[in-house]
Amino acid sequence: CFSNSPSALTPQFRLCSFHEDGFLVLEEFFTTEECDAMREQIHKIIAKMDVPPHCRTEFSTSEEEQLKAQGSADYFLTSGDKIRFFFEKGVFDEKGKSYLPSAVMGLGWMGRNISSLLVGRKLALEKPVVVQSMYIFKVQCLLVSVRPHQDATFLYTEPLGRVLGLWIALENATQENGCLWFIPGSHTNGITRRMVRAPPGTIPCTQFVGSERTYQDSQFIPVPICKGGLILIHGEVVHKSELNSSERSRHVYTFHLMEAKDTSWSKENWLQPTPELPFPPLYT
Ligand SMILES: O=C(O)CCC(=O)C(=O)O
Ligand SMILES: [Fe+2]
Repeated sequence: CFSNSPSALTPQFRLCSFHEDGFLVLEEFFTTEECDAMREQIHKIIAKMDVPPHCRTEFSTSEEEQLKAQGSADYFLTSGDKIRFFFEKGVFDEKGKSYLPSAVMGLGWMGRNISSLLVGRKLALEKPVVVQSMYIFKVQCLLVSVRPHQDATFLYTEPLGRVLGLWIALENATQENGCLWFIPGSHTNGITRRMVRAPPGTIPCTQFVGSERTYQDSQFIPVPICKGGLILIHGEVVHKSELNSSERSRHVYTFHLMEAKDTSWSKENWLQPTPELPFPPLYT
């Protein structure tokens, strides 16, 4: 649906542009049926959603609210090997009845399919593991944006350069409904901010070390993409999404891989694998 689709380019050229820009758009990577299957899957999960009331609150400084917040903190910090639901402010009415979550996080449940394997092989990943996956609804008229960030801020590895995001458009993503924006080439300057676990019992449960660089709006380019398209996101490329001011939702399924060969996953990351569920390998 958008002109000058990079699909027309040769695979070699496209990989070249991933290394240069820090992101790559692959139109028509998944079929409409595959996208719809992912959407159906999420609706089955939502239908069985059960979020404990104490995990539905916002962090607060009042003592009573802090006790509740400890529940939410645990809910967040222990989400690594489970499917967990996260909400925007104010989506619960006074009876605690829930609406659609803003995001569902969970590990590996839709991450392993044949198309993803192809990407891993193409990029010559030797031991890719799935560290995180997220279904983002970005519903219509959602006045919340995703601020400029680098994924390595949240998913830190040594050395850097081992994290790759796969962002799948399950609906058309346009400037109106909050497509991704990137600063091309911004993946080569390292990171200046990390989100780490705070000492146990501390509220909030995570804290930032360092600060994000300042970016100008003019540095970003919008990257609209049709349903079924895939965007590869280098772990250090700066990206964001604006609010969805339109009447159309923007569902995406996004997950992050780590090349586990010769890489150490930071013990300070908020997200930790568990003995029961270590990060699942992409290739079996
Ligand atoms: O979809 C969005 O708005 C943000 C997603 C994102 O930052 C990511 O997948 O790394
Ligand atoms: Fe991101």
